[in-house]
Amino acid sequence: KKLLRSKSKLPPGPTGLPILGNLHQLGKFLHRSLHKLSLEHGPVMLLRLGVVPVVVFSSKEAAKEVLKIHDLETCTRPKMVAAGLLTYNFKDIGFTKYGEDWREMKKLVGLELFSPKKQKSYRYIKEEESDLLVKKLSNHAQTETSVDLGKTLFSFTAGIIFRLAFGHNFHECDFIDMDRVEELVIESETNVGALAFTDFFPTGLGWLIDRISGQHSKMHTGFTKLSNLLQHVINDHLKAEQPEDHLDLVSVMLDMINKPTKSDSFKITSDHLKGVMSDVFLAGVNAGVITMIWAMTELTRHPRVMKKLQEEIRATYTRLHPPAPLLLPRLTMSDIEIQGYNIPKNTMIEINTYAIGRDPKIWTSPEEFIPERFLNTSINYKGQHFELLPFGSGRRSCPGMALGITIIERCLLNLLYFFNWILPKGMTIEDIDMEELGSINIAKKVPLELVPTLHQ
Ligand code: HEM
Repeated sequence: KKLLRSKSKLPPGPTGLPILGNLHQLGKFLHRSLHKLSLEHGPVMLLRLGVVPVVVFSSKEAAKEVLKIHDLETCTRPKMVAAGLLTYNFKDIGFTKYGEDWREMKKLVGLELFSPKKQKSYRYIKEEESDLLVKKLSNHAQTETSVDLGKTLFSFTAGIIFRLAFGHNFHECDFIDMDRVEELVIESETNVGALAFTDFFPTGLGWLIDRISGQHSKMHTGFTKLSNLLQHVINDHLKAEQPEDHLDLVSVMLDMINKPTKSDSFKITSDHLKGVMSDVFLAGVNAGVITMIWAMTELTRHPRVMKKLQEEIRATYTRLHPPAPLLLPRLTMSDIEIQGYNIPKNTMIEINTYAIGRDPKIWTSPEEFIPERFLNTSINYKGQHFELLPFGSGRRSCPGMALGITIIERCLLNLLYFFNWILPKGMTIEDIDMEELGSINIAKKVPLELVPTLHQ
């Protein structure tokens, strides 16, 4: 068997501080650095981040082997400091290890948030939020003023998801406004995507560097803000009577705290409640917003396609700009063999969907936006086709897929059915900035501002 060996050095970070700056900064640009490295070194790379071995897979075949054939052996998550902090010591779904707690929580949230029955009962919320969106854009269309689509789409998506999960309408909230919520989502995502030295260097050294560099206090400040917000939402639930027929996830979980469940060894605690709320906060909102912004950006740059937008809308945008370019990291639970390489137990695994989406062996003109390429194929986004994995695949794939797709479809249809879109005065298609930024999610760096006009 071929021995896995280190084929590449870590790329230098963008700051002038070669050691202190690198790891923290690298988190922000990891997908791009890894894409470049994989073009040079091939689709299987072993990186040594400090003392931790991380294997990065950048091919469709490898993704299939990990996520389908070896799904079970790789479906736990590594314990990273920032994720632990934000999820109340891994009491959530996304970052917790594989096991009974994960299974029970996933079942509960599946039933109380994602089930078709729940979604149906919450239809009116999606309709109200859509009306609000169309009204807001119509005002801009009448006054011929541009809208910051990032802010508008965040407000729409967060409006729906927080009302579904938290029972809270942040448009009418007296303790926090939508702009602050957006800042907090971005800050929390940045923190969870940043790589801490504590994760990769032996205890003591990493701990010290994170303290000297300010990373530790940055994470804790961000966490305190998030924690205060979640506690505020919970306190409001405790104060107010909840309607019996329309219990949101927070109400249901509050009612279950410390009560016996069917499982002998699992009990819901208040940390589980906050952990799941963190998940919704971190995973639920921004991925959808980012998908829509990139969709609108590409469509604006390609007026021909904007005109032709049709049912393939679902598969189209997530290839070039997968909202989560490395999915979430996996960890091997036993020794396995992937692509002919021996991968030992406890190796961190990253599936580089960013590189797979741009792989010239799979896609003709990979960097081009050609949505028609999906017309005569059976490729879908649901995790069965390993060249397109916007929601991941296997046991740890996204449980919010159906909800995410409904929101994106509803929103894009509203944007494109009622309005035509033009660039602000003085701007041309060439001026649209395509720079990416982000860590677990890759957002567009420069906000997309467009002027809606009413379609007669
Ligand atoms: C367009 C919208 C969305 C996209 C593109 C998206 C994408 C993803 C991806 C790529 C993963 C990692 C999968 C893996 O590691 O294999 C994930 C996991 C997850 N997502 Fe989503 N997501 C979206 C919407 C949502 C929503 C609306 C929610 C909840 C309200 C949600 C909750 C989660 C959770 C809890 C996980 C962790 C699952 C686990 O580890 O078992 N997502 N998502």
